Amino acid sequence: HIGFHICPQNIISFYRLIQSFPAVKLHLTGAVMRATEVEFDKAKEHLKTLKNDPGNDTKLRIYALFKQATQGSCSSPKPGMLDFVNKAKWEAWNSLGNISKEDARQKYVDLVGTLISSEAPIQKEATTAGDPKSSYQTLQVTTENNITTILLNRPEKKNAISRKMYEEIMQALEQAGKDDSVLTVMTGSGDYYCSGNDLSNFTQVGAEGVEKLARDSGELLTRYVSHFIDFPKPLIAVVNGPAVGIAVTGLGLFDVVYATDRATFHAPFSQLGQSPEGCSSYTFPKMMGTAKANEILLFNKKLTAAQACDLGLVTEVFPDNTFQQEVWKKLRAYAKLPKDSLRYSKQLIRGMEKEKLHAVNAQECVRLQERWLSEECMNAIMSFFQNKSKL
Ligand SMILES: CCC/C=C/C(=O)SCCNC(=O)CCNC(=O)[C@H](O)C(C)(C)COP(=O)([O-])OP(=O)([O-])OC[C@H]1O[C@@H](n2cnc3c(N)ncnc32)[C@H](O)[C@@H]1OP(=O)([O-])[O-]
Repeated sequence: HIGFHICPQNIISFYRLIQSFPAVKLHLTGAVMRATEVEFDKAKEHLKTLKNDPGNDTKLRIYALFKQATQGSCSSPKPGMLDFVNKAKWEAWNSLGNISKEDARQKYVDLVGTLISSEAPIQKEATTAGDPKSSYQTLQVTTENNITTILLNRPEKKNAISRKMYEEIMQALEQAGKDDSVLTVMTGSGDYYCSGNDLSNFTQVGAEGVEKLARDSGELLTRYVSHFIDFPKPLIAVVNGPAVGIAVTGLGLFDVVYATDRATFHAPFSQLGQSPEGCSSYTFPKMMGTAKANEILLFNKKLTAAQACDLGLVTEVFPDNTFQQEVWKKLRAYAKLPKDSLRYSKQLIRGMEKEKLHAVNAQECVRLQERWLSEECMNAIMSFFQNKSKL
């Protein structure tokens, strides 16, 4: 039995403790509450269930309290200057001075309780975002094992990107950029990764005419591509099937691209009377050389996954029957790497090119606004909807 003074801070800790350990009975005697050895053991077990790394300072504090609670005050000699880890541990333990084992035990239980309960709202948020009933209509967004996954979810339209989906992808990227996950993954539901721009976006002409539609589409596309240029942490494409148009060109802005051997990569811009976007007029020639890029961006060459990998557009190709299993195993391992180190490394690599990419994006969108008003483009879209032309 140890002293636990009822002050506002301790009352908060007390409630957190109750929330975290519903099965634990706390012994209250008047104004004094005492943590038992059973509670201490339970806290040890609960600590193992922490999902997020609490950081080095907190880990050192936990270590020190544990040592003090089990062995009493620190009496071992201070480790040498170069023994960084043991020196830091020793200093943390030594800093507790002469506090009693019981006090340390209570502080340990409090600290673990606070850590566990501070994770509760984060997990709830992630579950809500992943709930199919969440606010997204065209996506499913989930966070698990430090990975936020943005699933394009219009399988009946081969995940074609409608206006709503453009907006929702931007929203999901903004959220993923800020959340606690280490990696962000984009993938598709059903047999396609994505069939590119939803061609019906071009048929929704309002009262203000096609010029306004082209201007709005240009503005939407500029914002959309900018979200990929500026995305702050590693972004991975899990290409689960064929990819078309902007779903191919945008891959140059991902950090890693994994593809099933069933995937194909097709950017049929001239066939559609359009021109390249997603910064591909810059990233593709840079990545694969101008001669190879031109076959894809000018002459509509459809690539197999193996060809895309040889050209540097895809990082690795997996057999379709083991694709999901192999890729997710790899990603789960990557997601255990230090979050900030990954984020800053990605930003360094991207930082070299950011300005250039924004300039390319702006130019591509200006050209596309002109293309969308061209007869070549209008004929191609009419032809698709009259079922005369499929890719
Ligand atoms: C803005 C920035 C510039 C961007 C440029 C690009 O991305 S350029 C690249 C632009 N992309 C293209 O040009 C691709 C055009 N799409 C195709 O050529 C073919 O659909 C396919 C080869 C992707 C799949 O052929 P398949 O025989 O396996 O399947 P299916 O045809 O039966 O499709 C099932 C349903 O999905 C529908 N749907 C699919 N994709 C789109 C779409 N993008 N749009 C609208 N709808 C689309 C399709 O109409 C059908 O609807 P329904 O009749 O059930 O109501």
